[in-house]
Amino acid sequence: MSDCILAIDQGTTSSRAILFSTTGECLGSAQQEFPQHFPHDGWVEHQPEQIWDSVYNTVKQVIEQTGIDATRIISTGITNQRETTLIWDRATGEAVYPAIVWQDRRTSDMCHAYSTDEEFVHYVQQATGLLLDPYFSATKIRWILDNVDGARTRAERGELAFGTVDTYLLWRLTDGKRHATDATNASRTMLFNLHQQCWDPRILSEFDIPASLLPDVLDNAAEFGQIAPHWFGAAIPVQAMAGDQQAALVGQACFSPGMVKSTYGTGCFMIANTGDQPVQSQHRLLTTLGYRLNGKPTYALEGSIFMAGATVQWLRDGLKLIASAEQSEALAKAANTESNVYLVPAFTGLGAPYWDPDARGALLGLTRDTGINEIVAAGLQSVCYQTRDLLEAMNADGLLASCLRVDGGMSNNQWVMAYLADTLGIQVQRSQTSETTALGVAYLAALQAGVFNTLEEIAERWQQGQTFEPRLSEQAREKAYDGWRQAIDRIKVGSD
Ligand SMILES: Nc1ncnc2c1ncn2[C@@H]1O[C@H](COP(=O)(O)OP(=O)(O)O)[C@@H](O)[C@H]1O
Ligand SMILES: O=P(O)(O)OC[C@H](O)CO
Repeated sequence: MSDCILAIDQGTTSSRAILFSTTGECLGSAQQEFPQHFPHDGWVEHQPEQIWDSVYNTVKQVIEQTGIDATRIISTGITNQRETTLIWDRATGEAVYPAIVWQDRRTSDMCHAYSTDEEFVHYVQQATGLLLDPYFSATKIRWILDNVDGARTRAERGELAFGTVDTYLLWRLTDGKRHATDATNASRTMLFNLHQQCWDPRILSEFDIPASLLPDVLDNAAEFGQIAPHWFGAAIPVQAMAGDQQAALVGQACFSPGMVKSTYGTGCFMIANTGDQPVQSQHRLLTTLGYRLNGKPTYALEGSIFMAGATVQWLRDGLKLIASAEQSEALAKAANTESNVYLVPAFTGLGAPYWDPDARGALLGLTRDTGINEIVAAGLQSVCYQTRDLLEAMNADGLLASCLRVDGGMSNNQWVMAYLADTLGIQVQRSQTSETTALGVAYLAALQAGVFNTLEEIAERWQQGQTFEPRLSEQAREKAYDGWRQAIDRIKVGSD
């Protein structure tokens, strides 16, 4: 058996471990869902031990299933749900509070309070590329320090560590030897200065966050440390880390300015490569890092939708209209296409380009003959309309995408992909693998391990799967989208 690379993909609803050959073939994978906790309206938490167990179990499983000895794993890459915030004790490793998930809106009032200082709002946007929103880690860290007994004092004494999920996993895998993150994950905290590529002292001070909490920030391909041998039977180097959406950008080989990908997992995240200069959006998109290699940042514009596959999960687990996510396809196919039902899944507010944390969801346009099929179809359509909202904002910022590369669990739904092409009016290209995120971080680890020397070598390996062409008339497309915009107008609370 030849050498291979381990990718750990710690997502919002499940963790995956995938072993790839050094040329990018999938040799085996294991996946485990873990519980979501919703203690109050707009709150979303994960138990750190459940995240860890799911990662540990899936890595163990993939090694056992494939029969690949851990000594054959030459490198590991970790990719993760971004922004989700953990704080733990440096001595015991114990988290002081559950992980506050990126979708969590509990700091909405805190953000409103900061928003009254226009100069600071402007500074944050210039420095971090982000809008002042509960989505990012900064206000979640502050909330923990302000609300967990003794946390602030312990943080000031240097006893606590903060990390997004990548950092937490690295800490545990290296037995507390490494406290590090990568530049893409750092860029989602709202504490990281994009231009200077370091933690921003002014923002830390405004949020009252001690710098001693923060991890070192490395390139996406770097020496992050070694997995302690007692976990999987060998000391395995960790040589890449990246936020999951940025890993997908690499997995989709979007290496040239103007190339755009959209990943349909729990949420949907559209990212466009903008090259070596940060582009400031005039339409409420985020400026962020695409990747940083050899100290050189490549920037990106991002539109973030909070509810994509999560809407399907709600149809399945909340309303129990479907037994599985896959079943949504058959029901949508059978739906009355003339129905004007709109589901706006603003369960935890609206993300880009509206940024309305207080908006809540709605089901509109019901008639006596609306049935389960129409409601399920409306849920799936909402993901397509929201993607169009993002594409419109990107177009308005001057990024005229002629096609969209897609991946993620929901991209396996043929009906959704066809409706997406209809809604956007451009070609939708599905990559051959839906595991683009894991593949992307495996490629980054392979770069660091010397398997590849350039991004061009990675780009040559990208394989196109099915493509979807728009079929709707311009008039029908615009009519359906107008209905969506009207539905959005009815649920917005904040102004945009
Ligand atoms: N065939 C399908 N149709 C619609 N949604 C799907 C389908 N398959 C998976 N999903 C949705 O995609 C999500 C899982 O995708 P995944 O990329 O694993 O997400 P994550 O990384 O956020 O955990 C789930 O929310 C699920 O509801
Ligand atoms: O878990 P996913 O794949 O929906 O990704 C979550 C994002 O990284 C949140 O910003």
